[in-house]
Amino acid sequence: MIIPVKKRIQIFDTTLRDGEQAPGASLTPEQKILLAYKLADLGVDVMEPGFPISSPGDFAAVQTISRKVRNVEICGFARAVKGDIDAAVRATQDAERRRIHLFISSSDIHLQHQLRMSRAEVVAKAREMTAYARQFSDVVEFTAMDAARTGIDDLIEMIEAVIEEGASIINLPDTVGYALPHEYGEMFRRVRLGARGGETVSYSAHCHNDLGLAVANSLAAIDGGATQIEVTVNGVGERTGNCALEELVMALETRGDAIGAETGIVLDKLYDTSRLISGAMHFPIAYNKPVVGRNAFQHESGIHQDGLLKDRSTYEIMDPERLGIPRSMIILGKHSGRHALKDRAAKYGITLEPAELDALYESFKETADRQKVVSDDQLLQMVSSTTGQQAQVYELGEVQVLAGSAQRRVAAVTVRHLKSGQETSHTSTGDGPLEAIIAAIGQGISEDIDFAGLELHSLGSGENAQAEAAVMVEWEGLKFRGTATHQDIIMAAGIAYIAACNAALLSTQIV
Ligand SMILES: CC(=O)SCCNC(=O)CCNC(=O)[C@H](O)C(C)(C)COP(=O)(O)OP(=O)(O)OC[C@H]1O[C@@H](n2cnc3c(N)ncnc32)[C@H](O)[C@@H]1OP(=O)(O)O
Ligand SMILES: CC(C)C(=O)C(=O)O
Repeated sequence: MIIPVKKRIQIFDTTLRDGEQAPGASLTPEQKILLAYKLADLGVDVMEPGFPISSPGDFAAVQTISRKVRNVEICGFARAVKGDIDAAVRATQDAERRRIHLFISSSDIHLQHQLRMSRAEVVAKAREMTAYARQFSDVVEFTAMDAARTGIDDLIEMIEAVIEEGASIINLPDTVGYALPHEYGEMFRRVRLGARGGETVSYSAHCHNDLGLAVANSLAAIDGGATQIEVTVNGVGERTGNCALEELVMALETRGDAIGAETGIVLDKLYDTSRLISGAMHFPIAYNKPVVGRNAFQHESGIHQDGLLKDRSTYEIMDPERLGIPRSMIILGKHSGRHALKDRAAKYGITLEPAELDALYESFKETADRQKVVSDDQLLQMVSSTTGQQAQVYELGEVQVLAGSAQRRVAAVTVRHLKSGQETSHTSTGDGPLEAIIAAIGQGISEDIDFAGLELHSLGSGENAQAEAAVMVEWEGLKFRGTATHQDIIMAAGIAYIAACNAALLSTQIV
């Protein structure tokens, strides 16, 4: 069998430049430096860490990243202005590999209303500044800003000029997210085949997501001959953002058979990088965001859950573990069925007879009808009340937390060991009330279980909104998860912590 060779797509990451242009996403130079290391570890081929002329902080960030971050090409971004190019050249001069990325607009709209220059003037400027940048760098990428809204002959005229002056990478962006995939792919084909010297350079796509087409357009560009795609992690960027790195990479990974292209991205670092960027920019990731969203690999519907439990491929096209995403496939809610309940109970070491399962199912549906999701803690209580089987090792008893303006928060709890009937009291302090309660509960768990993380979400809004907590613990090299919902955020976290400890202890049949 002949395995066709896939085209290697260069991933050009502009999270720290175009991504950072999203209102409210600004990063400090220190944050940029830390994230640049992570992006290099992720395996991006080229990185645009900022716009050196735009501020002293951005200049310093690009300069430090150029000096310190290895195994990646660093790009200095510049308008077709000598001062911008000089700043980009200076900021990137110590990079292991560097390129200067120069841009000027090509569309009538931009020429008339923004630059207020004639086409002849703009082409002359593009030519002059490309030649200027080439004196300092062997690699010059030229961007015709708003290329997707530019007449094809005008675009070809500009691209021919900069190729003549030595630009070797031609970026044809859809600056305002206006293009349709077939139009965008065709633009690449026409420039590549129509421009003098068009086949001697490589092509890059840079798509915005105003119509939700950034990834589709990037794929169309690959079909049209582009070998570099400009992306941002989580798709952050101007307005509705750029082509999302993780979405493009997973489209190529999952449908490489049909597309015939691949990237060098280290897949199991995708999720962590996504969360890091989201945290640093304070940009939450939508639950339904492809690849890295909370719901990307979670299922609440009984029919889907049944299929997944029989074989994951029934309803999932990607493997979350390959992307570094902790698996928590089944969420229990009013759409769930018996297969999911039975499976979740089994995770806690409980075997249910058919009649017991029916009884549990009935009680479960009554509760689930009133709630967004049913937590493990609630399910285990239902198992106890409907079947008489004790499904918990520990139970949280009394809780009191003192929070306020005083420096340390104090939590006092009682923890019951259900088998022995022993109840113990514990007090602890923390910088916040959550830290205090987690520490106090930890004292009540005899086994050496490590607290490994907490996620909190609000379920609904208004007075009756509930907090959903998910706590991860580690025990004997394995990770376990417990969930809880409660109107009180502190209680939700505490109960979820106990549920996670119960999951650890019961799933290995220790008690
Ligand atoms: C599609 C994109 O993402 S493009 C990148 C957008 N990113 C940013 O703008 C972020 C960083 N920007 C900045 O810090 C500032 O805008 C700076 C430092 C670049 C420029 O600041 P200022 O000199 O005060 O100019 P200001 O931003 O108000 O206006 C932009 C000027 O650049 C001109 N300009 C815009 N693009 C280009 C270009 N590619 N080449 C040459 N000139 C350009 C505009 O016509 C305008 O010129 P004018 O003053 O003669 O009217
Ligand atoms: C200037 C280019 C690279 C850009 O950011 C855009 O067109 O959106």
